[in-house]
Formats: sequence, structure tokens, C-alpha cells
Amino acid sequence: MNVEAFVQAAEEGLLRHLKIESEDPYEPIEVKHVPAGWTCIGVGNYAAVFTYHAEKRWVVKVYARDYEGIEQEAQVYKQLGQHPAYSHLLHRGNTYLVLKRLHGLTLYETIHRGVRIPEQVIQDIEEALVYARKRGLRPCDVHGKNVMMHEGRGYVVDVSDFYKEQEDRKWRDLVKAYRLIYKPFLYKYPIPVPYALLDFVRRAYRLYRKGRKQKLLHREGKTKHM
Ligand SMILES: Nc1ncnc2c1ncn2[C@@H]1O[C@H](COP(=O)(O)OP(=O)(O)OP(=O)(O)O)[C@@H](O)[C@H]1O
Repeated sequence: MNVEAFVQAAEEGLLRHLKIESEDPYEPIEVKHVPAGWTCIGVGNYAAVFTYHAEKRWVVKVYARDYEGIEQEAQVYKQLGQHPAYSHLLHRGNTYLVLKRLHGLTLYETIHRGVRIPEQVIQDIEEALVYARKRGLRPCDVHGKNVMMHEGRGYVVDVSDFYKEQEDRKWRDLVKAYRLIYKPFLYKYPIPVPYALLDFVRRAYRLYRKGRKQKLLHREGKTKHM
């Protein structure tokens, strides 16, 4: 199948009948109906990602909201060029992108399933982020659901926020947690962690970062008035 035929199949077979909704901007979007022949392989807070039974090399990332993000993500892929740790863009539609499929499990899923994450995976992702910086991008929103592991190597699955002015701390905090908590405990005794506990940690982390940000803003406000 060529890209044009795939795009046609996506527009006629998937997008016309697909039902996805974004109810809470801080929670993954909800997939209500997927037409036959297509499978949802992942959801984020903005988009859901689908594979087609007749063409396994590519995926369709369909946005449920913030459609201006599509152009930004397409631009980031153009700026990134080809790199083994990233997907790449094949086509940009009005509400969707066609991307190279990455294989494996997100780090979030590996922890859920109790699969060991080797140091090499973390190093591959670090190198991929250094590469992105060299191409003039700022790696942002790199967290456990946006990075993948396949056959012991690391991949970055979502680059949609790399255009932003400032990097955030998510990846740095994840590496810290990997070295301080994961390596000494879960790596040695890889037990499956329920989604409920992982979601609790995710929400607690969000609240912690929000608290830190407010504290900082408060302090800055105080110094300005001194
Ligand atoms: N190129 C790809 N190949 C395979 N799976 C993918 C690909 N892109 C995304 N996925 C899967 O779909 C999920 C959601 O995609 P993605 O993280 O890009 O969505 P998003 O809404 O932009 O995320 P976020 O909420 O972090 O902004 C990923 O966690 C991953 O499981």
C-alpha cells in the first residue's frame, strides 16, 4: 500500500465513522467507537492513535481538540528529520497525522506489566533529546506515556510539545525516579503495578509540580515587592 492509498483508507474508513471525545483536558481522551479494520493502540490527552489491519507500518494520530497543535507537531517532525529513536511524518491532514509506527511498550505500560527497563533505554532517550536540542527544539512533556521500549532500546513517541520556548522537568524527574526508586527496587523485583496506583502517582506528581510552581511565583512576587 502507498501513502496516498493509506490516507484515503484513513479518511474514508476511519475518520468518517470514528467517535472520540475530550472531556477533561488533564485526562486521556475517550474513544467511543472505532470502525472495523482499525485498532486504537494508544490515547493521550489530545489525540488517539490507530493502526490499520492492511498496513502495519504507519499509524493515524487523530486529534480530539486543539487542532492548531497538528501543524506544530508536523513542523517539529520536519525539524527533527530522520533519527532512529523518533517516528516521522508521512502526511498531515486537517485533524490527523500519518506517522511511522513505533513498536514496543510505553514505559508506563512496562511498569504496569512488570517488564524490566534497562539503563540502555534511558540512555537512548537522553541521546534522542540531545539530538532534538541540536536541531533547535526544546524537548517538553517527555514522560512515561510518551517514551517507549522495544527490544531493549528507547524511543520517543510524542514530540508535539518540542516547539515550546521552555523545557519542563518531566523527563529529568523521571530519570531521577528511575535511578533512585526504580533501579534499586522495581528493577530487581519487577512486579506488575496496577494502573490505579500508576494513575495515583501521575496525579500526585501533577499536583506536586503545580504546588512548586505556585510557591515559586509567590516567592517571585514577594521579592518584587521588597
Ligand atoms: N508513532 C507511533 N507509533 C506507535 N504508537 C504510537 C505512536 N504515536 C503514539 N502512539 C501511542 O499513542 C499514545 C498517545 O499518543 P501521544 O502521546 O502522541 O498523544 P498526545 O495526546 O499528543 O499525548 P499527550 O497527552 O502526552 O500530549 C502513545 O502513548 C503511544 O502509546
